[in-house]
Amino acid sequence: MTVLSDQDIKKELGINIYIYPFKEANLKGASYNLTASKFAWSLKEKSQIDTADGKIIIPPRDTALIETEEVIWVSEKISGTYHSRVSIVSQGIGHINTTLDPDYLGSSLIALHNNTDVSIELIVGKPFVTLTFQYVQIQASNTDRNNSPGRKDILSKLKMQIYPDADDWFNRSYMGDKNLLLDELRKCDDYKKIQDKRKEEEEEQKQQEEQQKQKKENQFSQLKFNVLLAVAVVLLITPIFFDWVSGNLKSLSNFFDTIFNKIFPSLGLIVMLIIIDDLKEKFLQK
Ligand SMILES: O=c1ccn([C@H]2C[C@H](O)[C@@H](COP(=O)(O)OP(=O)(O)OP(=O)(O)O)O2)c(=O)[nH]1
Repeated sequence: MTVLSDQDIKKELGINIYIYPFKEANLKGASYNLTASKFAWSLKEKSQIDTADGKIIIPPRDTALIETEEVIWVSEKISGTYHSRVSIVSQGIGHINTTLDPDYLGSSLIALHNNTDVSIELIVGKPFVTLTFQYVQIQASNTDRNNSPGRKDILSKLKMQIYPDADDWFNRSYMGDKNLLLDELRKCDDYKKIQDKRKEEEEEQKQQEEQQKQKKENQFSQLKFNVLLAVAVVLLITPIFFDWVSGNLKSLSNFFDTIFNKIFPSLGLIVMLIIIDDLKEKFLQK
């Protein structure tokens, strides 16, 4: 089990992890902070908490069920765990220790219990729970496609009163369609920045590969030139050497005979070989 770092999460964003809305400020060293939406319910009252003033008040000894603003999807290769934030539990809120299953799609319903005798206030839009991601060893086969997005099934089971604005919120098209969720993620400025950086890195990598290829080609051309030069020298010297040894180079005309009849054909052959080789390379490049 490997916990994903911020770099890993960025790498997987838009591939194995979708988070919408995505804000880089909520990305921590090895986790992502989820923020409170304006939709919350009181377990005791069985009713939606009034958050019109931008606050979620959790009454003493009550449990609030709060929807995260973020809608997420993770593939079969990823699971996760929800954790408390110390700034929240230190006020007397109970710990969060729940799991995100592979292939879950939707917002998250987070239960916060107020263990104190006073009301505790959360701010809508502020981070209130942390999600860590892990790679699973072998792709999961038992995935989470049965739970309804945002765990509306739990709210229904608990007979919570759900107002029409919350209903509309649950019914947003991308809550139940990961392709539409990806479309939304692509509109996020912070995700666009990540994509731009990815493109830059890909371009850099391509350039490096091109330079490496060019370097290898140059090295090969140099080697080819050296080999051909060595062959040419051997072909030039050999007839002169043998004619000299056998005494055929006695006169100047014999010397020119050797050049015209033995060396020039050899040189011609080499030039032809070079031309054929170049033509072959040009043909292969096409
Ligand atoms: O605090 C949490 C934890 C999980 N989830 C989502 C993501 C997860 O993939 C899904 C199922 O989580 P879990 O297995 O804990 O839910 P359950 O309802 O207890 O079990 P089951 O999946 O068998 O329905 O619910 C939440 O919304 N809130």
